[in-house]
Amino acid sequence: MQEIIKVEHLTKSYGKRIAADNINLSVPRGTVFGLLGANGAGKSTTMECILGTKKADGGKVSVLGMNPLTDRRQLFEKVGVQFQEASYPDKITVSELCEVTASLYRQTACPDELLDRFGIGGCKKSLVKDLSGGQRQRLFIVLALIPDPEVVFLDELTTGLDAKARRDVWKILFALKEKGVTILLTSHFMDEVEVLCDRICILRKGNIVFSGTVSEAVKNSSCDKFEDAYLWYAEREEETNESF
Ligand SMILES: Nc1ncnc2c1ncn2[C@@H]1O[C@H](COP(=O)(O)OP(=O)(O)OP(=O)(O)O)[C@@H](O)[C@H]1O
Repeated sequence: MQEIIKVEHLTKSYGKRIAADNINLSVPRGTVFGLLGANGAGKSTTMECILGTKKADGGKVSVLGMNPLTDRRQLFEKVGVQFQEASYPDKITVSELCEVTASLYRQTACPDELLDRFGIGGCKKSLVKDLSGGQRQRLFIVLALIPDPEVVFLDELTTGLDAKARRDVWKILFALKEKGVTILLTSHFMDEVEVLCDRICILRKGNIVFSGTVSEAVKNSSCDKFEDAYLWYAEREEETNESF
């Protein structure tokens, strides 16, 4: 199976704080990979170093066989990105933001179709700033899919969405996966991770403390449920400290 994302010995520090410490991971085509960990564990930093929007201090990253720092323009056409926060002009409408985004790429998916699939087709004329949190979140996923990407990066995918909208997003991701799209996501919802992710890695203070499938995570822990197992890996040290 073709490796779409490969990360070897990635490190990144902010001053003395090590945010990513010797990260190794590999994501085959058409699979969903979950980057997990508590707040501040290093997920966004790792994702941004993979994308080349942050420069790593050390290590090697390849996406679709390209170097995200030196092949930025070529990669840009094939990669969709949804960040936790995005900036946009104050007076821009949903359809204008979609048009502006589409104009950045040579080939695109149909923005109107995407807006309909995500249940926000009726908001095309609304100002982005007037959308509800959940509608805005859906719009940012739509923007990530406008380049009709081969790889999608989704940071905190369904934060702010209601239960129905989360399920709808899951269905869309399954359809993308069927098409061979590769997805790297971060999420704080373990039910979502269980449903969507083929493989995961759990970060704690910038280090990978588990790498494998959800069922391997449960099997190798002392827990029966994945959410408990996740907490066991992600929070173990803190719990030990608290008991002192
Ligand atoms: N620009 C920055 N300057 C200094 N420190 C930073 C910067 N960005 C992140 N950090 C620190 O690096 C560590 C990792 O942060 P990062 O945002 O990658 O974590 P995260 O796992 O994505 O967290 P969250 O779940 O809260 O989004 C944290 O301790 C954070 O405070």
